[in-house]
Amino acid sequence: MDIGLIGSGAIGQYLLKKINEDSHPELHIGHILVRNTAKYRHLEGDYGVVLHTDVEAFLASDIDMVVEAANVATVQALLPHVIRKKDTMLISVGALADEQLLVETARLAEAHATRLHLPSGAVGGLDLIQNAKTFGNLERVELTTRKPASSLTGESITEEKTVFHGKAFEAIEKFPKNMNVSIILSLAGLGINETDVRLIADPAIEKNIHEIRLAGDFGEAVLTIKNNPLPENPKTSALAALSILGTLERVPGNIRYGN
Ligand SMILES: NC(=O)C1=CN([C@@H]2O[C@H](COP(=O)(O)OP(=O)(O)OC[C@H]3O[C@@H](n4cnc5c(N)ncnc54)[C@H](O)[C@@H]3O)[C@@H](O)[C@H]2O)C=CC1
Ligand SMILES: O=C([O-])CC(=O)C(=O)O
Repeated sequence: MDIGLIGSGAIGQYLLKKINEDSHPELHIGHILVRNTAKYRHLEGDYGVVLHTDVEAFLASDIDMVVEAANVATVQALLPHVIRKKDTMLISVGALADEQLLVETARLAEAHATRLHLPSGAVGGLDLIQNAKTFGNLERVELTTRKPASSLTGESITEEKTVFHGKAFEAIEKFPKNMNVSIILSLAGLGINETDVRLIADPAIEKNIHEIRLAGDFGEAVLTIKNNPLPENPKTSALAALSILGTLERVPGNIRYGN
């Protein structure tokens, strides 16, 4: 599968290493959309990619799937163009807290016979949440995220501090680089107005820890994911990059596990 990448930061460069440098047998990144070609020129030599600044030229290239690893604002701006032309995978899923964008994207995907893939990012258990909702009444979904204090606040704190407590729609507005997980959980479960979120800056940890609690007719579940951060951007968990790679590998498969 030929991939066009939007965003070449921590996740983008992880994908370039795992796919192009390690010669993945099924996947190849051939084209990258950037804003500043001079800054990323080295990627052409390092990974054999073509850089684009024009989105239409990028979409006209020989790619099967666009993978976004940039930010929420970029998804808001580009998704309606991209989904008209290509199957698309997003990691900045926080953009889909905008219900109009979600509905319009679904409409365009249907009209143009394309697909939108939303990997589970830095969390897991989306199969469980969706099944719990289908089975009957999903009553409650709560997310508590703890990150190293330096990822969330410029203050030097010695004790943990809750920097946000509220619903997912407000969490992503205030923390678009840290709360994409709250939106994928909302989309799978109870929606952005009903998903409870707490974000804690913790000076005693080095991992990004997400605890998901849910309850409904099925019973109750608690999932804790203790994520190693990506060194290039400690706000971002390595699992987010792996979830893109894993989802890309599963796209062509005829056997589906748990979805
Ligand atoms: N769904 C999830 O669970 C997770 C989502 N994320 C999200 O993934 C995204 C990428 O994360 P990182 O790689 O750590 O970020 P990063 O900040 O290291 O890299 C982002 C890159 O995108 C580029 N970029 C920004 N706007 C662009 C545009 N319009 N066109 C082309 N390139 C553009 C930047 O120059 C930068 O190179 C972020 O939005 C982050 O919040 C991160 C972790 C978990
Ligand atoms: O990587 C993480 O642990 C979560 C994150 O940044 C996000 O959801 O935006």
